Amino acid sequence: MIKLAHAPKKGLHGKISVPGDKSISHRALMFGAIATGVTEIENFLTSDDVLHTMAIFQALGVSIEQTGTHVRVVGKGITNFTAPKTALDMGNSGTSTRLLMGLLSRQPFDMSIIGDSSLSKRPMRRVLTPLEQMGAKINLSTEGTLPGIIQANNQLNGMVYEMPVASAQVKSAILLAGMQAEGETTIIEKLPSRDHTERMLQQFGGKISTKNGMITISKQGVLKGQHVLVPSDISSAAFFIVAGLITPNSEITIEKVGINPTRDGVLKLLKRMGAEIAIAKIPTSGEPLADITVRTQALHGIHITAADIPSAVDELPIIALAATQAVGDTIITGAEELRVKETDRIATVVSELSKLGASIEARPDGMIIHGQTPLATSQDSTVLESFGDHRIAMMNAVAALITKGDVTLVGEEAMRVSYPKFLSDLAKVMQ
Ligand SMILES: O=C(O)C1=C[C@@H](OP(=O)(O)O)[C@@H](O)[C@H](O)C1
Ligand SMILES: C=C(OP(=O)(O)O)C(=O)O
Repeated sequence: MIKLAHAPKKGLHGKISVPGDKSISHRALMFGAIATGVTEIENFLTSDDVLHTMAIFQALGVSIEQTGTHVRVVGKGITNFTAPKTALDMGNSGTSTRLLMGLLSRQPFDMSIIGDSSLSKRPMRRVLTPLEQMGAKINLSTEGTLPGIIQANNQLNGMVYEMPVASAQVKSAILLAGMQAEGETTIIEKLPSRDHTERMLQQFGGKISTKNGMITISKQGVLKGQHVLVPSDISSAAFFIVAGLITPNSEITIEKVGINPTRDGVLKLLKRMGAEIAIAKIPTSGEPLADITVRTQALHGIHITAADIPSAVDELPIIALAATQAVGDTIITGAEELRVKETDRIATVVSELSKLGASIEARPDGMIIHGQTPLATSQDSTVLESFGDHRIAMMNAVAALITKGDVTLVGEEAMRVSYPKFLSDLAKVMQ
């Protein structure tokens, strides 16, 4: 529990570097482990979710050394893992669970997979169903959740799969199985989801093709260890971007943020809301990077629809907070995926922001946020809960910046999942 005093008097100022991208850090470990030779990872995210992925590969016999944000993986090749002695613990991480169900679906031994109480409620049948079609043998609970067992299996077959949900985790699970399958695997995506798996496979020397929403992969040859520079995480940067826009008298720059076009929805949506965001691109051979500068600005409400969701899915809680300050209503539809994240993020966004006087209605597939509501607390200190969800914990902390009256955060330790030092980094730009 932590008590936050209200609004910084002189706003937010300065430059900030947020930690490495969570999605890319997971994938760098995975490709490093299945490649041959050494992979060096720079600006690696040392958060709970990614550390669970790391511990899993160590349990499979992969040598991984971490010194701060630098990681060295000695690749084993995908056929040389050793049987783990205990269950593989996915912690709170949907990405670890779903991607590893695909990646580990052709191993010569059984593996138990477990997760924390939030993860054990999240739907895994969305990966189980396509992986079973390919020949994987995986047991889950009757509800299609963890705990489960990835059974020993020596045969996977390619297939054509039309994605029923826009999900990079489902797509990646199928690709990571497809690269070990006989024959071709083709995935048809109605809406593009983040493409970090496809990009990283190519960086490691693999072959994959993407054309008109069809992604095709075949059995891969030997992948070679690489040097991976992880961009700073746009999902973490989003909390500072919105904080800079809505906190009076602010101007901040977030440095070297990943602006992959399948991830930059938060920038596009905030621009549609009227924000001027300066994006200074930084030349690089890997994932695109930019310094992002924002200052306090008036925003207006917009309609966010299904096509907008995949590239901004984790940023919708903080966009909802921005919308409470915008002129007019913001309507979010087609976002039912929010209901199956670490919490039901439609319910938790509405419950926590409503405690501060925001006017938000939950809808089955989104929210209606009525704008221009000053956030205030009538009590001495309003208690905002994270419900164990890191993104809700950080949204609450940013809301406290513009709340009249004190806010007490409960469950703020959930930030460890993606951004352990969020509160101290936020304090650095507060004046
Ligand atoms: O592939 C990934 O790294 C992720 C994909 C998204 O999940 P879905 O694929 O379930 O939408 C996102 O919410 C998650 O934080 C990370
Ligand atoms: C949904 C998230 O992650 P995951 O699915 O990996 O738990 C997130 O980081 O907001």
